[in-house]
Amino acid sequence: MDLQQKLSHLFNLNYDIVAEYLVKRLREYIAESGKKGGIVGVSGGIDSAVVATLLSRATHNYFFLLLPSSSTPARDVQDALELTEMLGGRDKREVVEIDGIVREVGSRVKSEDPLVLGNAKARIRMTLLYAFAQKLDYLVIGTGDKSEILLGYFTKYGDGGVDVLPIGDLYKTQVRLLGRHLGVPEKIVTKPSSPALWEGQTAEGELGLSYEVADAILYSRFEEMKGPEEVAKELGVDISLVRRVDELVMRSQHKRLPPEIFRLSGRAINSDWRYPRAWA
Ligand SMILES: Nc1ncnc2c1ncn2[C@@H]1O[C@H](COP(=O)(O)OP(=O)(O)OC[C@H]2O[C@@H]([n+]3cccc(C(=O)O)c3)[C@H](O)[C@@H]2O)[C@@H](O)[C@H]1O
Ligand SMILES: Nc1ncnc2c1ncn2[C@@H]1O[C@H](COP(=O)(O)OP(=O)(O)OP(=O)(O)O)[C@@H](O)[C@H]1O
Ligand SMILES: [Mg+2]
Repeated sequence: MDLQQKLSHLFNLNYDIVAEYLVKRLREYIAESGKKGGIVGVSGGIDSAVVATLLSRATHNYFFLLLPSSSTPARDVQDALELTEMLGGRDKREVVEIDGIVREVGSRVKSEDPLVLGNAKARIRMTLLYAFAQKLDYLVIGTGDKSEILLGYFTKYGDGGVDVLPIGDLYKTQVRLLGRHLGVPEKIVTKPSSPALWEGQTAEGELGLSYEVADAILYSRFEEMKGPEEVAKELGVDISLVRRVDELVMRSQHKRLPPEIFRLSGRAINSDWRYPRAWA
């Protein structure tokens, strides 16, 4: 199977059923949490557009927060405004510009490093989302997809700091197809992914590979469990690319797990221990 065949194999889901299932799970998850609804940060990119659409179908109690900064392209703000208007109207959203808070943090940290300030931006957004969520008695609905989560391409406790990840089992390429299926405007479906944490940043530029290649490699390595040489040969990509993807997955393990507790007794209370339901 070459790259294109692998991708069509990957893409080949029944998106009607996927959409119906995710909407149902989101509705159930919110109900079981005891919270009234859900809030999502809407950036103008595909992941948040898909999650916002699913959320608006799962419950009437949804809220969209637009949190632009100076590095957010004007077109993204416009697309996020249009999308949220289409989904819920102006009374279901708010725009909070974050540059003032970013400047404040930057002046205390005394760093010009775009990564330091960029990750701070993602954590400032998380802080605002949680504050609004608590005010409304809502959950924070996350937008991470399987590609970003596996590659560790998210800010720990920033956009990674959420209550639930409805599209976390869909690769980026699949999220785009689901978006098209859900009626997300085509300009968002085809827009290149970007965290927009600094000017000109693109996901594929920073990662050094396209999401299509990344998804095919991830699928072959971690779902089909094929060896690196076999994957490189099958997809017609350089072995160094496969090894790079492996390295990204390995190095980001800490982002996908709760912080390690150094055990003094039998179990770690944040991972392999649950409050026994029978006692409730
Ligand atoms: N082994 C280990 N065990 C426990 N913790 C460990 C650790 N290694 C690092 N850490 C901690 O993790 C921190 C590094 O992680 P983090 O702060 O996330 O920072 P980092 O992974 O360096 O940067 C985040 C990356 O995600 C990208 N991003 C961010 C936000 C959104 C999106 C998007 O796609 O929209 C993408 C961003 O462009 C950048 O490339 C370290 O400073 C350290 O505190
Ligand atoms: N300007 C913003 N306003 C509101 N939320 C934002 C903003 N920028 C980022 N976020 C939040 O952080 C999440 C992570 O950003 P990310 O760029 O990965 O997602 P996206 O823009 O929805 O899709 P893509 O990955 O294709 O760019 C967003 O989905 C959104 O929830
Ligand atoms: Mg984006």
